[in-house]
Amino acid sequence: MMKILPSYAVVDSLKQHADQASAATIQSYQAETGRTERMATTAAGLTLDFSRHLISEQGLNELIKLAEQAGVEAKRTAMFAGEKINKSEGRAVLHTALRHMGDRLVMVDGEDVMPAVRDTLSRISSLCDTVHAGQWTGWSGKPVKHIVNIGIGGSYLGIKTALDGLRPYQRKDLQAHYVVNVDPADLAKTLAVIDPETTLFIICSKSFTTMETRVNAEAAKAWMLEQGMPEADSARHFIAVSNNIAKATAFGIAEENILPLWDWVGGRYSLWSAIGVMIPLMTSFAIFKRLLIGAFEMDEHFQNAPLEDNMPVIMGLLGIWYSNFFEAQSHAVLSYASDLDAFPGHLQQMDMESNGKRVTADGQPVDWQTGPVIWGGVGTNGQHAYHQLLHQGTRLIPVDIVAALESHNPVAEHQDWLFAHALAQAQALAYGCQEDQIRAEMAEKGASQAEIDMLAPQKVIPGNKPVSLLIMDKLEPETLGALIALYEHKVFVQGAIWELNSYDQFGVELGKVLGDQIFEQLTADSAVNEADAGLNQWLQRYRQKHHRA
Ligand SMILES: O=P(O)(O)OC[C@H]1O[C@](O)(CO)[C@@H](O)[C@@H]1O
Repeated sequence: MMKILPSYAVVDSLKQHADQASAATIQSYQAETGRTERMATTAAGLTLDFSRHLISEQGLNELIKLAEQAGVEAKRTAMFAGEKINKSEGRAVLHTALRHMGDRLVMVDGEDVMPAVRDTLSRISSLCDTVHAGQWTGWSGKPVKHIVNIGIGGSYLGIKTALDGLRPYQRKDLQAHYVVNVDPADLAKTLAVIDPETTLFIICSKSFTTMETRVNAEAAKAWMLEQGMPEADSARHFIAVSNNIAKATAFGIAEENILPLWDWVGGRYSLWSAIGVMIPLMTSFAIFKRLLIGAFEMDEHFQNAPLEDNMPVIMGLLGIWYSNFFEAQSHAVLSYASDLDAFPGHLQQMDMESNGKRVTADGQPVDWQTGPVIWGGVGTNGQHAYHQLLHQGTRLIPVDIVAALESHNPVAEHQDWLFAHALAQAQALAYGCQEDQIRAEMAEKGASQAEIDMLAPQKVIPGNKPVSLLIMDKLEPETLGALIALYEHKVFVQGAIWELNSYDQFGVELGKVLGDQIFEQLTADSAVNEADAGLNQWLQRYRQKHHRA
């Protein structure tokens, strides 16, 4: 049998608290004096209300000890100080430096990285000025109107999340497009709507070796040449963001058109770097700065707030409470803000690529559960789709409900309805509706006893489903930045407690290697005879379809 967690002294006591909680209800914990005030914390424009959780105040105090015993504070200090906590790759983890607004030095290998960060920000700012002034022109002298980001994973998901979240701030004179997948349909849908003479492509790839991005960038360039772009003018239509300047130049990007990032920025944490250049291009540099400021405020909170009020720490601990003590397999993030519809996708990479690990940072197999399945969507849409399972399914799925008090779009009573439903879901999940109440209501409406006996059990909503409410005044650049940074730090806290290296991703490599091999087999000129019969049948079928030998 698996252990619950690494051997921290507090685990036994936590197990006892979990056993008690299993026999209790969230409703019963509401009787604790001062629970609503104690189980809430505010930082960087976000308030976390975690009173609707299946944990007593004492249990929560024990969870805080878990963070202490796991050395979360020392590990946090090491990350912010630029220590090479990504041991397997020998790298520092410093996405926080990208949004650092103070005058602290951030040292990596004896060198302060902040001048390079600021220099890149100022290059981004000038690029935005040029494009926004209509002075960045294509081969025929027309100003840029379409910006196409070619990138995948961390070179897409965070950008899309931020830019959608900033929809009210988006420029009307520019259109954003994304080419992500190697599925030719993805490129085709963009090429169908852009005007080559007014399009700027951003080839966004930290490594500049990612197959999807390389193949799409090559096809986009070939298409531009076909459309009449003179080869000599390609610098007016293609820029790149990469840590691999040599590869980007070899592709044909002019060196002055390559914005850098560094090996201490993980792909899934890179939206704050030049990887996110699409964000200020489609809004303004000032808005991007506000996004960074919000993230910085969350960094400050994470570093300075005591553990018991520390939002990322509390969210991380509560996640561990359900994953490791209650065997919860997944965690849902439900945003009551349509502009956050891309957020779950970004969180999936951020969390699952970071903490979907089976060995510790020292390479020892773990004997406890690590990262859960992360999923989610927007409310109220989800209420008419998957919330049925949240309320009456057999699985325990803790939920975060993200909502804003105010909308950018004051249309009739829409926002009142939206917020009402965010709260209603929190209440329904936590407290449900019990059978005696349902029976009484049915009887009052004149239902027969037979009807009541048949229907009442089906109508029961057991409740006791843990919910965090994460509330902001309004979805603004600062609150959006803080929200994304909050989840980044939550992932850090959980990785620290599970003893993982949250910053490598060796699990994605095998698929890449096999993909290369199978691509060779699918496209080889001469006949292919693969020993694995299961694979061979599909190779032959595909090759026949494409008239290959
Ligand atoms: O920015 P790149 O180097 O193209 O990588 C894209 C994505 O691919 C991954 O390496 C996974 O394959 C992610 O970690 C990364 O965000």
